[in-house]
Amino acid sequence: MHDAHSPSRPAVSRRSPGLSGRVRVPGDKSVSHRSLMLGGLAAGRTRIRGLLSGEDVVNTGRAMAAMGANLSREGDEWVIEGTGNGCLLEPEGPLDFGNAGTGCRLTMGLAGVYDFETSFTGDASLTKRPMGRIFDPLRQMGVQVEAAEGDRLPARLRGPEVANPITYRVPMPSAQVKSAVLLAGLNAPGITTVIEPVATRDHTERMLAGFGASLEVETDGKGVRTIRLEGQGRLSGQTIDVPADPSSAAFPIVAALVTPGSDIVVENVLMNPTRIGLITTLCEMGGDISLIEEREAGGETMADLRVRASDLRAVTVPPERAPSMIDEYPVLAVAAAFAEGETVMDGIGELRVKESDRLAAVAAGLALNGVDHTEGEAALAVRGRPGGKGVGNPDGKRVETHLDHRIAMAFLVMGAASEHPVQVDDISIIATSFPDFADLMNGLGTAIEPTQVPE
Ligand SMILES: O=C(O)C1=C[C@@H](OP(=O)(O)O)[C@@H](O)[C@H](O)C1
Ligand SMILES: C=C(OP(=O)(O)O)C(=O)O
Repeated sequence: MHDAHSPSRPAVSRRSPGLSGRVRVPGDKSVSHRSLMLGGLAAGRTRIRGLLSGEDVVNTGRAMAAMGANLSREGDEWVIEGTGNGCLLEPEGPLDFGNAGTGCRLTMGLAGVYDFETSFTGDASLTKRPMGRIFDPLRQMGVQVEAAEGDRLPARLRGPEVANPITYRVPMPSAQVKSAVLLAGLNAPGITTVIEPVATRDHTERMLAGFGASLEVETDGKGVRTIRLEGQGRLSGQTIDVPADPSSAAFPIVAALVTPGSDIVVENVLMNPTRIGLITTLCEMGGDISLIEEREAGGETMADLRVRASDLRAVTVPPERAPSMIDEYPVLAVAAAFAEGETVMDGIGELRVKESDRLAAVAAGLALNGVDHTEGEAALAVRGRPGGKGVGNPDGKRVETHLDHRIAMAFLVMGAASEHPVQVDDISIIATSFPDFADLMNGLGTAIEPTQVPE
């Protein structure tokens, strides 16, 4: 288990002769967090199959248990006895969310408006991330906030006796902010309205409706979404099947596309339209990805994806696509490193406030591994080297991952198709979202191995 005191675990990824086989990546992280939260809040029993067992989600489960939910495991299923609507209990100690922005921010909304005190903390990455984006609407709802300088963690929230339902226009494209306000609205009398100028992942809206909340979503001609939620309604326990996470599937998909000779199937991938920007982009680049067995279950679409090695061409990614692939830019930059021409990604300033400053971390990793690129304030251009000639680091220098799982996984994928090995300084953080990443990838044919920490 990774924690703040875990020693770093460096690793190397060497050129692969090609990936083959079928895999199922872990359950979707966004859906997993939300199913624990709503299951923990609802009246009655929720059963969850396919829940991600990554540390981010484990921390959400612990937080819900600290507020009165009863979680247990029955075979492959997680079973939650919810506290019942409006009945969360005051946690005895601080809620530690480790590395998880989503778990922390959504729980601040869910629990912060209760008439009790909740304290939030996290690891060295999470305590650097901006929390004002959640505190601002919560303050409007009547929550008192005491936080570290710059509205960061650790923070203490105390809700009012009765929370104000608000109308809130989300100032940045963020599903976490939208969701935090909606979850807070569950405990406010009357209608809470969230206006979302740019659509982001809609799992909170879908799942709230599935648990029986009274909620309406309207989209105008310009794509602006207005979500109205009636607070203090009744949520009842549900059965949830969590599909495979498209943000995790992205790693074997890109590895197969860039490594000659590859032919793989990634099973049961969530194909929610607010999450498939990377697949669209890779197809535009000439990636051979076919959807087999597209199907519907639990209000979501899933498909098995067959992916074959392809000669990729550079594209310009439209900025309005960013929310539907926000976590996939690091691995897209790796795909671009093997594509013919210059791939341009713009409108990606939000990458600077993820687990690391992902624009800076990706640019530094590309530089270390011989890939020509330009980093802008909110943009990245990558000039590819088809065939991977000259890519990698012959001196064994390590990419700095800055407690960021996606940086670690993206550069390990790069090593599968590069001329020289690619090394990263720490793979322990990958357990936050994709336990067993290296084993799953090596089962397909990559060569990812631990290396020694120098004395
Ligand atoms: O709502 C969610 O589940 C998430 C929203 C996104 O964050 P932002 O809302 O900060 O863009 C994404 O980066 C994160 O991995 C998961
Ligand atoms: C940004 C991410 O997660 P979070 O914000 O939940 O830490 C991610 O998983 O890429």
